[in-house]
Parts: sequence; C-alpha cells; structure tokens
Amino acid sequence: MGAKTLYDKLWDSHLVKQREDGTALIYIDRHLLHEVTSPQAFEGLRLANRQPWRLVTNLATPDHNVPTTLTERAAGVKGIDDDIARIQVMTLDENCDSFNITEFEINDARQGIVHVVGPEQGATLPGMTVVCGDSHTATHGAFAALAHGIGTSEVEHVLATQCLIQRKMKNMLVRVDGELGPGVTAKDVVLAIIGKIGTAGGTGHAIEFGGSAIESLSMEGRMTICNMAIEAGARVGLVACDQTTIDYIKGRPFAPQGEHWDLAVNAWQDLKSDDDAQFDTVVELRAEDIEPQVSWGTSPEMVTSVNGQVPDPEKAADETQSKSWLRALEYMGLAANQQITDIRLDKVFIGSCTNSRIEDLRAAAEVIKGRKVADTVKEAIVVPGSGLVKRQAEAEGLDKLFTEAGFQWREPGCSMCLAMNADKLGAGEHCASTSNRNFEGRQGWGGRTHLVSPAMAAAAAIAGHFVDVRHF
Ligand SMILES: CC(C)[C@H](C(=O)O)[C@@H](O)C(=O)O
Ligand code: SF4
Repeated sequence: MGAKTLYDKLWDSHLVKQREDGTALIYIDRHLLHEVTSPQAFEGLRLANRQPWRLVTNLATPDHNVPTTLTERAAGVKGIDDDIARIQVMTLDENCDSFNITEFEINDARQGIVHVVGPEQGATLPGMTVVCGDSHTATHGAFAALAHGIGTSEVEHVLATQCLIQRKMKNMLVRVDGELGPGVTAKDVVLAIIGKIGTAGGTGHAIEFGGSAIESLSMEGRMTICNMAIEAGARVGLVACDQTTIDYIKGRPFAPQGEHWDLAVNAWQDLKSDDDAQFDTVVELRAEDIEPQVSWGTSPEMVTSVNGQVPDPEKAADETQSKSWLRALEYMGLAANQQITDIRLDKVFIGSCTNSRIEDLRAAAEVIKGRKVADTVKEAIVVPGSGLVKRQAEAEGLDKLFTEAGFQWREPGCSMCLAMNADKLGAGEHCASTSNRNFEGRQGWGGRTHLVSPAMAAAAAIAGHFVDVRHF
C-alpha cells in the first residue's frame, strides 16, 4: 500500500462505506454538543421517535449564551436575564436529561467552551473522529483526531446513527520550521499562516501543521493553531501525535486507564503522516520570520506585524482587493499607512476557544504583573475557557494579578468572542481580542475587532494601544 498522510489514515480507519458518487459514510467516535446547534436535532429525534445510537459518545455543555458575571451566574440557568439565552440553555439541560446524555451544566466546575472542555476531559483522543455543531471543532485536530464542525441536521444524524456522509478532502501540509522568537506564540503563527495563504487558502483541504516549530509547541499552542484552520478555509486542522500529546492526555477523566492506556498509546504511535506521503498542496514558513501579529481589517487574512502599517488600498494587487481593503478601513475607522502601534483600544478581551486555556492566561498574566490597565481602556475582561481553567488560574494566583491590574475576572463561556451574551463592544469601539474572528459586528454591532495573542492583548491593555510585547 502507498504512503499515507495522517488524514488518509484517520479517514480510512473510519470509513464505513465508500459510495460511487464520491460520498462516503464515516463513523463518528465522539460527539460534542452545545446549546445553539442542538435544539432542532433533539426535536428531530423526538419527532421520529428515535434514541441516540451510542449514548456514551456524546458530551454536552452550554457555552455560547451563558452570562459571565458572578451575579448573573449565581442563580444558575434560571438567573439568565436574556430570554433567548435562558431558553436555549434550559432546552439543552432538558434534552440531555431526557435523552440521558452527559452534560456539564452551567455551574458545574467542568462547564466551559466545548472546545476547551473536550480535550481537558480527555474526551478528545488521538485517532478519533470528533464532531460538534460548531465550526471551531477543528481545534481537536491538535490531538491527531479527525475533527470538524457539522450542521444541525448532521447533529441529528450523528445522534441517531453515529455516522455521517462526507466527501474526502484534499491533503495540505503547512510546515513551520525553525524556532519561534521569545514573545511569538502559536496565535502569531496561525495568523501569519492565514495572512500568507488567505481565508480561502485551505478550502477543500484538511491542513496538517508540521515542522519543528509546530512540534515544539505545547498542546495548548497546537489547539490554538488547529482552532483557526477554519479561518484559513479548511474544515480540518491536524497535528501528528507525539509524546507531548500523550503526556497531555494521561490521567484525564475520559482517557483510557490501566492496560487500556498502554494499548491505546501503542495504537497512537502510527498517527502521523508517512515520510514519503504526498500532499496536494504544501506551504512553508520560517518561524524566525514570524513577528507578533495584529489584524487590522474585517477578515482574519487582513493581518500584519505589530511593527507594520495598515495597508494602502492604492497599493492593492487588484481592483477587488483594493475595494475590500477600502471597505475594511472604513468600517474599522483606520487610515491607510497608519502605524499599527497607533491604534488605540477601548476594550480588551482575553478568552475564546482560541486562547482561554491555562497557558494563555499565564502568558497574559506575566505581561500585566504589577502594571495597570490604561485609563483610556474602558473595559478589560478575562474569561477562562472552563471552570477548571478558572480554578487552576486561581490556584496560581493569576486572578489576583488580573484584578489588581484592573481586569475583570469572569466565569467561563464564549462571551465577547461572538457577543451572544451581555459581553459586547459598542459601535466604533476598538478591541484587542484573543478570539478568532474579526468580521463586521462579530463582537457587537459596529464593534472593531483586532485579533492578537494573549500576551499582545495584555500589553495593549496596559499601554492603551498596540505595542510589540517583545520590547514591553
Ligand atoms: C454558534 C456556532 C454555530 C458558531 C460556529 O459554528 O462557529 C460559533 O461558535 C462561532 O464561533 O461563530
Ligand atoms: S469561543 Fe467563539 S469561536 Fe469558540 S465556539 Fe465560542 S463563539 Fe465559537
């Protein structure tokens, strides 16, 4: 048999049936659920009088709508002010109760953003297929798992049959070799990749991230990179399984134990692309060339180095690009050729499934230690990715560092990443955000999002404008 990529191996080991029209039936090992994309799926099961096919594969948690202030959280689900949010979270509770699905409810310490919770619990394992009604399911590919988002009707399909109809994607390799400089993080790497290949660069492909710079990343860093594969147009991001992966998983609640652990570790050894595997597309970056990144526009590909400038639409490659840059500058309230370091911030958000894990909070805390949030910054919030991340951060005293500096320390959830709860930007406000999308209105109507790493967001909060965290 020919050499295979990691994606080929994961695909082949889950292929139930290849059909002549090019579609295939794929088996799903893990199904994660949240409150936004599951209600109609459960309703569909009920109407068809079906039960979930394999209960133990499902794990649910509310995240998108949950409030993040202690006062609102104290009263549990009934205390959620917003009617739609409360109904969605209650509906998830009721559905999980009636179908017997494990759920970490709103005030369970294990609750959090579904893409933080899955890996943290060891529910995401190498070699698995993992799906969730959420585009950032790509995150779980950091564990050499075939993971991607699905739509609500597919959520119902997976619940009912544990299978999905898919088409095989093409293989793409993004290699980052060399050593990242101090202060340059996984977030900067993935933003630089998207800056290079564009938001359509990975369309139709499963992207495997490899090379020495990726291999030297922690699991948190690898998750940050795979999380944004979808922002590069690919539904799937992947990193090969190695000792870092295995060490991260060991001892987690859903991970195999005892003799099953040894068998699993043995089976995971092959979860990497063969040396001579062929990729349809290969992109290469040098780690040394990557500087801390800041997005200036309304798409993640509109990104540059913190030491760069807002581009000039007159210098765009073509008419289409010129128009989209002009429109972005207008929305963002920025001028062509403006220094990135001259952009002043109104709000700072440290959180989201891209950057709300313990390592992210440590990196931000390190920067703000003993400093104060600038007076001109109206609100700076830290939203841990899960209750367990929050607890760990508190045990390390990070919450004190944040609150002493003038940050608000919140309860876990998606929060200002997409402003489905009360955490929002006002019109015209600029936000340094560790999330993954800077679309128009993403963080609130008229809000202006700048995507950055946690360390860069922390430095911006202190300075009141963007600064190169390497010299801060
Ligand atoms: C609400 C959900 C369907 C959506 C997604 O799929 O990504 C959200 O998580 C997002 O980040 O925009
Ligand atoms: S944190 Fe943001 S990107 Fe992640 S699942 Fe929630 S809304 Fe989507």
